[in-house]
Amino acid sequence: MKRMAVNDCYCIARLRDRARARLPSGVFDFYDGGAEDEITLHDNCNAFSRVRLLPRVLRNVSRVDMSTQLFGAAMALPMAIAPTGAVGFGWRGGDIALAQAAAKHGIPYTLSTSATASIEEIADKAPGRLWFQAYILQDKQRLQSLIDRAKAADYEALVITVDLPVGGKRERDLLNGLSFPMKLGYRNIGQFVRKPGGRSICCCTSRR
Ligand SMILES: Cc1cc2nc3c(=O)[nH]c(=O)nc-3n(C[C@H](O)[C@H](O)[C@H](O)COP(=O)(O)O)c2cc1C
Repeated sequence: MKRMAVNDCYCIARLRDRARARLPSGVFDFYDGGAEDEITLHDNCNAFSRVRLLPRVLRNVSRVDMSTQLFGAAMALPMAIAPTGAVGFGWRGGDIALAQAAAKHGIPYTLSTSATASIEEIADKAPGRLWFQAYILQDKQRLQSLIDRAKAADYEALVITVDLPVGGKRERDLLNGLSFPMKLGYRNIGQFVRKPGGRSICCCTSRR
């Protein structure tokens, strides 16, 4: 079979095709899917497709500078990486690679509570502007200990996720037998066996 190159992906649709071909279907569905008939997911995609760039012509573009300030510190671009859980299920070391790319390009990276790398590992391997995402956990002691660890590792901001008092009814995940935090069970283990990759099956913010 001809090996597909990932670096010839010039648009999200192509990247998505590549991911669908390479990943276990349950993992692909987790990244790609949404909740409740995916109506909001489609609405969001449609909303983005209506966004247009406003061309400003006849300007001096000999030096383009998109840098800005946020929370009193400089960033090279007006964007940050949002928290994404389970990245390591798609690519071993994916969280670290993302955090390193963010540091290299001078933008903040947000580590998810559901990440597949630990708070300390990211701080050690990708020193840059780090933010830590936390859920409002029922276990307040665990929440405090995560926040303390992030603080001790020099994360500069806390990102609180407030829209998850209960998990969404993600129908693809239910069909695939996936729960979150993602666990391997009898319904999904076959996909990992059929498409073994470099997935790191480990949890998140636990110390390693
Ligand atoms: C695969 C995936 C995993 C995500 N994991 C988390 C997470 O662990 N914590 C969190 O607060 N948000 C998580 N999000 C939400 C994103 O951080 C972001 O808020 C959301 O995708 C909306 O931004 P977008 O329109 O750029 O996708 C996740 C989103 C996706 C698609």
